[in-house]
Amino acid sequence: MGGDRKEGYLPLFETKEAKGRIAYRMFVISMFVGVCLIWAYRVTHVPAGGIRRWAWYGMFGAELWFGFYWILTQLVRWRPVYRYTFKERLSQRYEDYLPAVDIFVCTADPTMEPPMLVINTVLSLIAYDYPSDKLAVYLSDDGGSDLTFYPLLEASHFAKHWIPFCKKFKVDPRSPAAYFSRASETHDSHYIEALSIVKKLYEEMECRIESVVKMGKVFEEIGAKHKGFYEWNSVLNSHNHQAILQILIDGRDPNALDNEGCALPTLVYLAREKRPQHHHNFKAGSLNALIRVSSEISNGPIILNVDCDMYSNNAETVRDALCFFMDEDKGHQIGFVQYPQKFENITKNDIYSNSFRVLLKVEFSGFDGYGGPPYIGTGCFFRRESLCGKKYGKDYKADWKQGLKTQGKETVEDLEQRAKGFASCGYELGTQWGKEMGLMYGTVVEDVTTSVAIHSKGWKSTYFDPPRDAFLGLAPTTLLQSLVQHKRWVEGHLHLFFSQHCPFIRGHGKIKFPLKMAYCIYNLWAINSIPTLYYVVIPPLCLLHGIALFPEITSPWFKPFLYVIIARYTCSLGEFLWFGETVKAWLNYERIWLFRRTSAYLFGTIDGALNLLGIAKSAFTITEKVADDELSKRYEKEIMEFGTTSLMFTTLATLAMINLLCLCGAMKRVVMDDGVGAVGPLMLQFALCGLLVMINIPVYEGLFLRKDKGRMPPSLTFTSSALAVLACVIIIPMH
Ligand SMILES: O=c1ccn([C@@H]2O[C@H](COP(=O)(O)OP(=O)(O)O[C@H]3O[C@H](CO)[C@@H](O)[C@H](O)[C@H]3O)[C@@H](O)[C@H]2O)c(=O)[nH]1
Ligand SMILES: [Mn+2]
Repeated sequence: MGGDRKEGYLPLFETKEAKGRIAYRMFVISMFVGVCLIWAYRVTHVPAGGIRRWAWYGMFGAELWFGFYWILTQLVRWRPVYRYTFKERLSQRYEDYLPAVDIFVCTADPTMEPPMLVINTVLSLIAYDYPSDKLAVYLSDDGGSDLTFYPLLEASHFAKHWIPFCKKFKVDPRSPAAYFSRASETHDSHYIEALSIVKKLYEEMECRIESVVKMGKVFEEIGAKHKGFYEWNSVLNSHNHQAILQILIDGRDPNALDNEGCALPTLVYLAREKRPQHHHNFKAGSLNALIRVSSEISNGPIILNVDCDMYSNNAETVRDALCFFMDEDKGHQIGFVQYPQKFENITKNDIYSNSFRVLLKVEFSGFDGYGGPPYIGTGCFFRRESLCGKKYGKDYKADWKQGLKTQGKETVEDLEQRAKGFASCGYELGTQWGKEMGLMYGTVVEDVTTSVAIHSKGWKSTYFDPPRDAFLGLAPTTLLQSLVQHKRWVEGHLHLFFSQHCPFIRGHGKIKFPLKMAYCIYNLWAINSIPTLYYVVIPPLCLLHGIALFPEITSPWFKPFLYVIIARYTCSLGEFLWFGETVKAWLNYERIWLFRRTSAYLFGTIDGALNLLGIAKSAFTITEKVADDELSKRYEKEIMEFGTTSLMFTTLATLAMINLLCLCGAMKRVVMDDGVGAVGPLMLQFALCGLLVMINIPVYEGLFLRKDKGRMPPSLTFTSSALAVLACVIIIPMH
């Protein structure tokens, strides 16, 4: 080490390459040979004519895509790296010079994102194990609601008890709700006493907040207690109001102390100005307002962004992140540090496969080997400069002292008044905000689009997955919510790929080729819908009508198919088991993968195309973060939730019915007419169709067997059956 390191310091972080790569690469090559043989088979065996010929071309197209997409996913598996930090070294060298850190939390709707959830997140962050005078927490409220402002005001009082309690007893997690729900019994009497006091205060606060939330308005006697509430006299609704900025705790104020006399972090409430005639650009707009407002108030050189449901689960996270930014040798070029998105509410077998645990572990570590993972909207630390659109240059040097000077003698009211101007609708007109600066506009995946922009300015990023999870959030708890979320993502990614932000256009000379390819894995998610749809409809229909599309079981060409199928699934199962998941979780993953591709991705492709053609505009549909009791119970029991009508469900149910009908019909034909000899050429189609029927079992249950509220609505049973019958007979005239 030492020799080539500047200033002879020991590094603050280290990077290790994954082991066993040689064996893995050999395997990938063997699989590649198999894929090529499949392609060769399709090219050399084109049927003479008729419908079979067209079906054949389609199969070839689908297999070309699958092969290409598989190559993309293998590129990120080629050279994964893992990071480790040395926080003691950071403390030894920099404890007195730590930079100021600004934390941004976004919320948008007090009913979908309950205020108690939001303030628990805020409290967990404000209590970080970090010098209080260097922390500032900002809550952006796109709901512009006093039902969020009031809880935050309450939280600012409760913080005076909560922060010293956390620091004294080194508790973790520092979200009160999460901590109380799992606090351990074994501690001294001091602790027990302190715990019961702080818990009582919390419960009283919760009670007050819940009663206000239930009423749907802030009581007059509360409203009189803080000047901030007067602002709501002129709020028309959440889409039409002036900017509201309230500094609830002013870190510069020498009297802002906790109940043990220590300084408190700054706490700010912001609802940016909204007017119907101005597009607000969703979360990107609110983050950009926060970037500007915070630069007037605390101006920390490091910015952390989290969603309102992502509480801190690890009090040392800021220090971990700083090990990357402050490393004397490799730190300068790091524009952001992304933590994995982890969830608190994932059931044992992760029925909707929302956790992304394996995907993040495998693919993001692979991104990291090529220059860094994308920003995924939450759990990400930025260098302020990289977020503000500054280019990285060789002579760049961070100014860690920025934001630490105490700003003049301006009163808090004057400061609020001045900073508010940066959150007005008109501020961005004619500026580069949303184009070159801050979060990017015109997309529903502002996060990934912004990371392409940052990477293309020469910055790198780092992926860090600490042993103790840094943040925990809430994953969707119904199938539809999960599909809607995915639809937003794939649509946004597709749009990104065909926009000027495409990594192949923007990243010239700055983003390495493999990283561009890695971005494509997600950018092209949506496209998978088309070949998948083809594969789950055409081979089963052809099976029904006795049209063979795969090699016969005795043919040598059967082997590459068999090998690729087995290798592909063994490998994916292996990844799951390697990272400690259950076999059932893997099965759920494969099922959801199919469901997503044939519904969410399909509609994402359609809407993405309409958006590109300028016919429709995409909107950011917020993910629900509350569920009623009955629904939660089914989720806990891992029973798939349908319950409403939706075009996505109609599609899923129709496809499931087609496969069921085709399988039954084909079996009947083999048994009654053609005899077992007819199975040979149709073997793989039987297997595929049988597999699809097995995967769809929860759909059949929802259609025909279940009686609970989460079943498929009866109207859907009818429509999907009718459509499936239609599909099965319609092909006959063409035959
Ligand atoms: O107009 C809006 C819409 C959303 N949000 C906030 O954005 C966050 C993310 O919204 P959510 O509905 O929970 O999104 P997810 O489905 O979890 O979306 C993921 O993907 C998004 C991009 O599509 C990212 O922005 C998110 O950070 C990431 O968690 C939440 O805190 C919202 O309050 C706003 O501030 N303003
Ligand atoms: Mn979310």
